[in-house]
Amino acid sequence: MRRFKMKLKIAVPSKGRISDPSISILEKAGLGLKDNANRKLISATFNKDIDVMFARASDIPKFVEDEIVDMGITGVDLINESEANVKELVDLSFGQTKLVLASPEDSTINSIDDLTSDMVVATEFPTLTKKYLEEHGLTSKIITLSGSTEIAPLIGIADLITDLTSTGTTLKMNHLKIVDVILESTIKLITNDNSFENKKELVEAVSTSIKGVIEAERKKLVMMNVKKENLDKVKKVMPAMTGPTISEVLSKEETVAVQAVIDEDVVFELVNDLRNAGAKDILVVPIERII
Ligand SMILES: Nc1ncnc2c1ncn2[C@@H]1O[C@H](COP(=O)(O)OP(=O)(O)OP(=O)(O)O)[C@@H](O)[C@H]1O
Ligand SMILES: O=P(O)(O)OC[C@H]1O[C@H](OP(=O)(O)OP(=O)(O)O)[C@H](O)[C@@H]1O
Ligand SMILES: [Mg+2]
Repeated sequence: MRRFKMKLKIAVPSKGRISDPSISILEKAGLGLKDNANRKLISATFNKDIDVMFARASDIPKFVEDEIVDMGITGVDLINESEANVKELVDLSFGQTKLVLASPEDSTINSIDDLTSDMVVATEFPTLTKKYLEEHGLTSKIITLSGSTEIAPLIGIADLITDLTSTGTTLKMNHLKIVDVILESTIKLITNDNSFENKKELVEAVSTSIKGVIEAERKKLVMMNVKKENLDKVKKVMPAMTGPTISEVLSKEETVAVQAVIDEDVVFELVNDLRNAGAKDILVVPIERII
């Protein structure tokens, strides 16, 4: 029997808002695409054992569950809507959004208790919406749309909607108010039980690298020169992850080079404190991965 070499396939959204950030995370994780340019459906990556398959974000949960691919990147909303049995490995910390129930601003529907089963709800998420309504004892009619759901009450085809919201702009523009939050969603790296068990090494290598990218996105490398007489003062203001690392500057005996990994949200204040403590030539550098 012919034996195939073990390969790992990752499904990535082919279009829409989560496509580019997903590809960018893979690139930073060392899995840059070799032939993305000509819209191929499958692309090799810089790791010869790992390929990427492009698919609609909504199809990815099923593709992962059915083992068509080993891993995938998609939203919690789509995973739950598809009811696919998948394993969530890493929260990719983008695509934060909420699935909400919303009603017209001027309607008297302000909470789930105001809903009745003769009301019509329009949505792109019929499964999650049906489940949510049933949990509240409602059998309201559901109209499934494939986009621009917010228009439904305005044109009179539904009393309410369920849809995603993040900034709230689309709801506001369409004179809708939030009645309830059904689900909070972010983008996840997922796998199936079989790939997790039988391709453990590759699956873990991918998730470790991607975790490293997410971790690094919240950090910066801060480097500076410090006169030895100021070193204690500088060390005091440095909240380093490990370290800081201090090394001699060969050309200037009285100066040392100091570097440390710092949380992004303290960098602004820290740079000022470092300057006041006597640090010079301060560099703040992005980090690609922390493993
Ligand atoms: N407004 C939003 N803010 C943040 N994340 C969102 C928002 N809308 C959608 N998402 C997330 O991105 C995923 C994909 O949505 P997106 O609308 O980009 O893709 P799509 O619906 O496949 O494309 P399109 O809307 O162009 O048909 C959603 O399932 C959700 O997880
Ligand atoms: O709260 P906001 O920041 O305004 O974002 C919410 C909008 O974003 C998504 O729409 P998308 O742009 O994907 O269009 P679609 O409805 O055609 O899918 C979602 O379906 C909302 O309509
Ligand atoms: Mg959309």
